[in-house]
Amino acid sequence: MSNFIFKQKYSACFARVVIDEHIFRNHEEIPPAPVFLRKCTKTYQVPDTDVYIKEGLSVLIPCYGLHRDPEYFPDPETFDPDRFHEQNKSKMWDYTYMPFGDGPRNCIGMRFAMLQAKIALSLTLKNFKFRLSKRTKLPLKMEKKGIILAAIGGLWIDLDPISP
Ligand code: HEM
Repeated sequence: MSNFIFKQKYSACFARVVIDEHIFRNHEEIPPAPVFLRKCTKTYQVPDTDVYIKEGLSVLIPCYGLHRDPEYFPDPETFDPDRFHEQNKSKMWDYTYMPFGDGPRNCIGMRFAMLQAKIALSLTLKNFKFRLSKRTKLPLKMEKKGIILAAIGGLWIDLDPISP
């Protein structure tokens, strides 16, 4: 076994170990999301198991899987922005929501990306009405081969200009 993909059972607490302890270092060559990677620098025993992660092994942190785990996010396929309301955010388990990774080597462009997305969204929402295009196939199915998360066939939105 050249790579170790940790099962969701260990999920959040194991993700903390992999991300924040110095046993695992960043995998430089792999691009981000929907998974990110660490490389084991020292053989590590997963607590209370007979599972060892040997030095040199890659560990894949399946953040997409964690984000869709009903144990952490009830009814995970439902679009519910209130999950991120200030009152609810504090109830979220650590290391379960990691769109930009976590720990000392998380995404360096996170603030820039969030700012850019908010500006783009506010300008388009101000000027256009959004409609889901018939070209979008529902329920969405995700590409399995790509490294970047993307819907098969694309996610098409029709925009109607709002007259001033
Ligand atoms: C929505 C947009 C973005 C998402 C979802 C995203 C996500 C991620 C994720 C998951 C990682 C891996 C973090 C980890 O291993 O803990 C990462 C790393 C990184 N991202 Fe982003 N990213 C985004 C935009 C950007 C932008 C705009 C930049 C640069 C301007 C950027 C630069 C980087 C760099 C340099 C790293 C490697 C950091 C390191 O290894 O220390 N990202 N990103």
